[in-house]
Amino acid sequence: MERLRRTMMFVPGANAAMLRDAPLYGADSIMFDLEDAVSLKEKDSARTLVHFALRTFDYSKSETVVRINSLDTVGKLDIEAMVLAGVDVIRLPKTETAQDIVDVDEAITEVETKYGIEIGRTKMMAAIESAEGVLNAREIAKASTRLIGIALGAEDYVTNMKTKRYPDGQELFFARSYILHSARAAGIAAIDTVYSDVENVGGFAREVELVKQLGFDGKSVINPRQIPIVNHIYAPTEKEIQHAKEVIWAIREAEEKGSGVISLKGKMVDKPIVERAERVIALAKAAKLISEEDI
Ligand SMILES: CC(=O)SCCNC(=O)CCNC(=O)[C@H](O)C(C)(C)COP(=O)(O)OP(=O)(O)OC[C@H]1O[C@@H](n2cnc3c(N)ncnc32)[C@H](O)[C@@H]1OP(=O)(O)O
Ligand SMILES: O=C([O-])CC(=O)C(=O)O
Ligand SMILES: [Mg+2]
Repeated sequence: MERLRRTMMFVPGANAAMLRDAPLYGADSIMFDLEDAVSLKEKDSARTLVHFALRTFDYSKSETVVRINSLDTVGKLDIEAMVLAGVDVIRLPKTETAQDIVDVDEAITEVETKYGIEIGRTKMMAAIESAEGVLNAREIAKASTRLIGIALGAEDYVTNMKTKRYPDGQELFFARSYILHSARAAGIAAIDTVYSDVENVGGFAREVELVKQLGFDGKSVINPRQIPIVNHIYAPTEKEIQHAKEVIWAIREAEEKGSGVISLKGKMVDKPIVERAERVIALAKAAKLISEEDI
């Protein structure tokens, strides 16, 4: 079953208390930051802190991700420390080209080789945060077999586009759509950007509704209070769960009779409809609305 990534929570790498408490909030992925949430003065200490946090605390209920610095600054040091600590995913920020991904992939391979770690164990994701990055998203998404997803970084993106973020998100429509199509064409996840106004619960919820409707797997979040809001919006309704179960029962019955298509209450059920039903069930299980054994 595909891993759910409804929430990826940024945790500033220099904040020891937040590193310790991060697993308490139930984020699907915990994303330790060594880049923009860490000042230049703290780059080395944050790297050491996150390395020891990964080796010390129990993050096993979440996927672990580290946002590294670019390779032309301290990125190589970040990669070595994080791969050695066993992080699941390295996130490259401000990805502009497929070559950026190839370079990070090679740097990871070097470290895995050096320490006898299985080549390919460390996964990657790319954040796209500029016009150049968006236009190259299609190639970026296919640049490495390590890639599990691509994400929009809208704060940097709107700065590059000489605009700002508006409540309706119109300024992000092209970037979101293109990133999403690039991810889907490559068969990897698409993660939407952060919503910085933590106090604006209504605005955040509207944005989550929008990106769910578009098809994003989930959203980067910056505060634990945003996690239950995303989980609630991504959770299927009782009616959706019941329908999904009926679809799966119906197709099982059809398959027993040697057919791939069946009619359910007058509506055709075939492969894409079954795939959607399976995702509804996975989301329902993640939201603990049904048990693992239910269906
Ligand atoms: C554009 C970009 O690059 S975005 C990505 C980089 N930015 C970040 O990583 C920022 C991450 N978020 C944060 O630092 C904080 O949430 C802030 C600064 C936005 C708000 O901080 P606060 O006002 O302290 O938030 P709040 O009062 O809701 O915190 C409640 C509790 O959650 C903890 N908490 C808040 N945010 C986080 C987080 N991201 N990770 C882990 N714990 C957190 C706080 O430490 C606090 O714990 P406590 O009750 O034990 O003291
Ligand atoms: O990746 C994100 O969502 C956060 C970020 O760096 C940006 O918005 O520039
Ligand atoms: Mg950014």
